[in-house]
Amino acid sequence: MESPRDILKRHGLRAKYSWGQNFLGDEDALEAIADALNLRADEPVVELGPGLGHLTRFLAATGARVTAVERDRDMVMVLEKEAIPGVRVVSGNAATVDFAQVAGAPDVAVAGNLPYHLTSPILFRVLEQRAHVSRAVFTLQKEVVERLAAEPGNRDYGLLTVLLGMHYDAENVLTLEAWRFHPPPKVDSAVLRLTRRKSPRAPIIDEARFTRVVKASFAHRRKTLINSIKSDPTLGTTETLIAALEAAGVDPQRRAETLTPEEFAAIERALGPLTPATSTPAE
Ligand SMILES: C[S@@+](CC[C@H](N)C(=O)[O-])C[C@H]1O[C@@H](n2cnc3c(N)ncnc32)[C@H](O)[C@@H]1O
Repeated sequence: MESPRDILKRHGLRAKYSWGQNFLGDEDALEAIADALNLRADEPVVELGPGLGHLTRFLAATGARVTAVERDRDMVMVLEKEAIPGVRVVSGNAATVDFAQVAGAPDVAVAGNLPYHLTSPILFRVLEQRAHVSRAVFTLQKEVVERLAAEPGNRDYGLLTVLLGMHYDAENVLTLEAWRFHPPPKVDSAVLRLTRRKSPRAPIIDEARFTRVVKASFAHRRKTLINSIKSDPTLGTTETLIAALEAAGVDPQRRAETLTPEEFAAIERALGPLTPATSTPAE
């Protein structure tokens, strides 16, 4: 396979820092990433930020139908000229993509090696569109993957770990050292695999309120749970919140990073049915 450096040279281009362009041309790694999705022939897969098309070729080789969404016009031009069989190239923004619409299918697999600053927007996007995303593999900063795959009690455990963990099983499937990329980024990467669960990890009454409970709980990591959670006035008074924590069997003096997703769900349920005052949507 032609190296990223050679493809760039052939098209008279350079990797652009502003687009987070660190290309992966390592065949073993690319094969492992494509394998991690376990694609079926003809299955629709959306690739975010395909760049020069290295991972794209491995995805297409599985027989899956690839829709590649790229924002840099130069990369779109390269992909159109390379015309990889089985691949449709779409000029668009990965952070706002409508997965089902772009792939023309109700349920898709997603792959992406994206600029690190897009990590949270993309993961929140997947959560929002989880009815249409059966699984995903993302190459991200190694620390971020460790955080997302962490268990409660681990210092890496955080907001997105809990929110994603309600609906997806998250695994760290591969470490990719910085030197494997062209040009090498400053930090090592890892590959996160998300597999949608058949049902949420625990029942909740309202998704938006669950998100607010978890956000408020992690808003002040050094504070106790009660002192942190009460920072969101839409969740109720301090007395209501203490009563909800007690009803959920959660000690108000604990810290957010020690709670399981199931315990956050129990707190949300203990807040009771929604009233107009508690039904503000999450941002
Ligand atoms: C880290 S490079 C990876 C390229 C390729 N997937 C690879 O592994 O070699 C990130 C890619 O995402 C593209 N990109 C950056 N921002 C984007 C956005 N908002 N939407 C879609 N693609 C984007 C960049 O132009 C670049 O091609």
